[in-house]
Amino acid sequence: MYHILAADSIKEEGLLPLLEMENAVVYRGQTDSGEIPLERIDALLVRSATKVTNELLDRMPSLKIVARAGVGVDNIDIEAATKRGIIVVNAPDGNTISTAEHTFAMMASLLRNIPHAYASVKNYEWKRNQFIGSELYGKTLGIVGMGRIGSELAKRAKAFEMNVRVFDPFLTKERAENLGVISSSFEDVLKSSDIITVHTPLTKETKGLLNWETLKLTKKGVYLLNCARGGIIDEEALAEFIENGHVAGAALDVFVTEPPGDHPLLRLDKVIATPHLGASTREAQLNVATQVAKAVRTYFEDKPVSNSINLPAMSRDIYEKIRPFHQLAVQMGSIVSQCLKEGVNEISVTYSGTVASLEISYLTKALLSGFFKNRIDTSVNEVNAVHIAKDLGIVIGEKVSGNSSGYANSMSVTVKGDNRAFTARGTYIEHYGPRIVNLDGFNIDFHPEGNLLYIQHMDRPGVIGRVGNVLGENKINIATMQVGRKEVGGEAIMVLTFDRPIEDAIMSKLSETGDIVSLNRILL
Ligand SMILES: NC(=O)C1=CN([C@@H]2O[C@H](COP(=O)(O)OP(=O)(O)OC[C@H]3O[C@@H](n4cnc5c(N)ncnc54)[C@H](O)[C@@H]3O)[C@@H](O)[C@H]2O)C=CC1
Ligand SMILES: O=C(O)CCC(=O)C(=O)O
Repeated sequence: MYHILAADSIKEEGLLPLLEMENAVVYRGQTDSGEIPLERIDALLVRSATKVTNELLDRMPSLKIVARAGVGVDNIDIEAATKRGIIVVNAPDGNTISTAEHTFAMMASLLRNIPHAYASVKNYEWKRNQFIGSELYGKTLGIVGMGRIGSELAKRAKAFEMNVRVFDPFLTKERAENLGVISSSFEDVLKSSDIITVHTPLTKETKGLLNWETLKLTKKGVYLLNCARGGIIDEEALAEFIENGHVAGAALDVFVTEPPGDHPLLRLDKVIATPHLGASTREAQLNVATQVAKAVRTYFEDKPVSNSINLPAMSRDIYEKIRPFHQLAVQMGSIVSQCLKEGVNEISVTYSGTVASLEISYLTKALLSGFFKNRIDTSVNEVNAVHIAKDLGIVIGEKVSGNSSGYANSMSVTVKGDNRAFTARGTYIEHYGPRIVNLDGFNIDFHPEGNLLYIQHMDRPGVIGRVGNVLGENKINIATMQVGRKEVGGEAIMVLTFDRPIEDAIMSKLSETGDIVSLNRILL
């Protein structure tokens, strides 16, 4: 049974994909309410109120997925989640239109004094001269951050015949042309805009993007909007620039601390504000709740989850192509881990043939998860495998090669330890499944599954018979057996599969049969 917590008033209707699951129980409430069995929660759905901190994650040891019903994930400690192997997903486009429309409404309200005029009329006043505003028509709107929301806002501004200048380091010339906007430098946007609005995520780079220095570059009488995240416009600097008359007014949907309490900006008449309402429409809330509920369900159904923040994005089609190799990668990681029983310094994976054109970084992560599974206590998956490798000081290599050794596709992994290295090569054969085709330089061909025994021995008459005898005497049925050697009379290998694991006592007997170099049980 999966235990799912929907916090932060996520729209109930959107939770339907989860409520319909027979093997799930959905709790509603806050993580700090004391009423939720946090230690049992497998999936946590949040908006922006819940802060998913390292401490909260410590109290949720069963947590596997955090889903943000919205865009910004700055309320989630992604690093801490990733380290624990917790997948983080968001709903990137469900509230785009709502937020763009809200920003537009804020802009119009600000320039036409609507909140102030409304309050005055409600106070039975009729002061028409006091609320003279400005047209949007012909004004230059500067948009910082031309992603989904910035682009939708630009379209609306164009419809109002505004000039749109934008700054986004990742905006291509072609996209700017398609949107009919002028792509400029940040400085140019600051200097030329009558109204500036920010639509970037809150990151180390964007925190205080508009600050004491950069605000000086703006036009006197500029209007500023922040419907993205508190802190992208430095709040203290903004208050000062409004008070000294440089900034004509500001519209804020977001604050560094929410709710902002008795905030200096709220005492200023030229500031209009809403309580983080950008995404607060029926449509957006249904969209984002449904998107994340579907993502969580998909995850529990063991299917690829789109919109993951800490895993490569993958469509269903791409996942279907990568799926067979994914299983092979996990098995190969596990095989090399069990065959080289010592600390390793380096793990290098080489892809060739058809697999090389797929999302190989995902396969490398899968291989690492297979490698670490039997080595460390922490639960390992594709999300945290690279972190774990880094923490252990293991160097990860990943490359594509033109040499697939005659196979349509091939994955090869070499692990280097303090004393020796070990290599395995695998391939996936259509209608035949995953095969391991080389172990430690020996050509072989076996299906990587179940209870395996990997024996390195001298290529001498009678070795195979003696191994068979020991197993037979101990009533162990050999399911399959493959042999490989490099040269006659040199070293050789056997890979046997069984219906049950081989006990320690039998392993000792096998090691004493003569001409055995090494024995390794492999459990896949
Ligand atoms: N007020 C509200 O209720 C809502 C607020 N938001 C906020 O709006 C932000 C933007 O949302 P979307 O447009 O959906 O995200 P997005 O990811 O589509 O767009 C963000 C854009 O910012 C650009 N960017 C990043 N760093 C930059 C920098 N230093 N300078 C200029 N541009 C930079 C990126 O290239 C990207 O194009 C979100 O991160 C979120 O914090 C989102 C939804 C609702
Ligand atoms: O959940 C909300 O209403 C906040 C939306 C938001 O800020 C976001 O999606 O980034």
